[in-house]
Amino acid sequence: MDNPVIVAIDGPSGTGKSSTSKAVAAKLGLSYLDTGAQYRAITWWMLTNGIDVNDPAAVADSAGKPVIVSGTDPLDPQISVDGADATAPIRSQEVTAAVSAVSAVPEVRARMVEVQRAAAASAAAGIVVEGRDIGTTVLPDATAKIFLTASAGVRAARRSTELKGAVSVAATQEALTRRDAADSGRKTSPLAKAADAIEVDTSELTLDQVVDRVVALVEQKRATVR
Ligand SMILES: Nc1ncnc2c1ncn2[C@@H]1O[C@H](COP(=O)(O)OP(=O)(O)O)[C@@H](O)[C@H]1O
Ligand SMILES: Nc1ccn([C@H]2C[C@H](O)[C@@H](COP(=O)(O)OP(=O)(O)O)O2)c(=O)n1
Repeated sequence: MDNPVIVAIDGPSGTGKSSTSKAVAAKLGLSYLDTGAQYRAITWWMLTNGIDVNDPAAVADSAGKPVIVSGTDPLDPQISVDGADATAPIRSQEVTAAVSAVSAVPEVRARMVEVQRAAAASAAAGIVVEGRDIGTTVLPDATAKIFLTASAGVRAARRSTELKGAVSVAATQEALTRRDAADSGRKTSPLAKAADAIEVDTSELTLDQVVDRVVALVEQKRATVR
């Protein structure tokens, strides 16, 4: 049997990581892991348990408490916290506003990285893992590393459409830019392109075009390591 295929997909918010990763995993028969959902889940737990998310010591003290379980089916990605389905509440604006602060805490990252590596190790055929530090830190030996980008305006327009226009494109762009700066500027495993990652600018591409390009890159890499 072929070696498991590990695909790392990183990039800022709204570049198409989740849509692309799910479609690539489904096409290639691989598992799928959304690590952003895990950071959102721990943030949701902190907020619902009254932890001050702006107090890194309080967040660190509680980092080991919630039990976060991620499904790895690209057609039905689910996530639970302490046994309760968290798929919808982790997408709230409140969680989005707090997630960068929580995910900057080293104790939170250490815990999540452990869970992420275990998920990758147990995926028999292989896995597509998306996030911010997958190619640099979580899975530096991945078969293929992709770094998705898109202009800030395009990313904000995509997110605003997703929110059905409830938040203006300008306000969305401001929030995205602020979160990217926090995610790129933190000390522990910031958002960064790995030296050996292939950058794909999705600004002018349809989702199908991005998926086709990433599948081709993975197939190319797989052929060289077989
Ligand atoms: N290439 C693309 N062209 C147009 N819209 C896209 C493209 N890729 C993703 N989208 C849309 O943009 C939004 C954000 O995509 P998502 O996959 O959630 O990005 P990320 O995971 O990087 O934040 C979604 O509504 C998605 O349908
Ligand atoms: N590997 C990762 C994945 C996400 N994070 C943090 C930083 C991000 O702002 C949040 C949320 O990630 P998510 O991918 O859900 O964000 P978007 O849906 O792209 O807006 O989690 C991280 O620090 N490391």
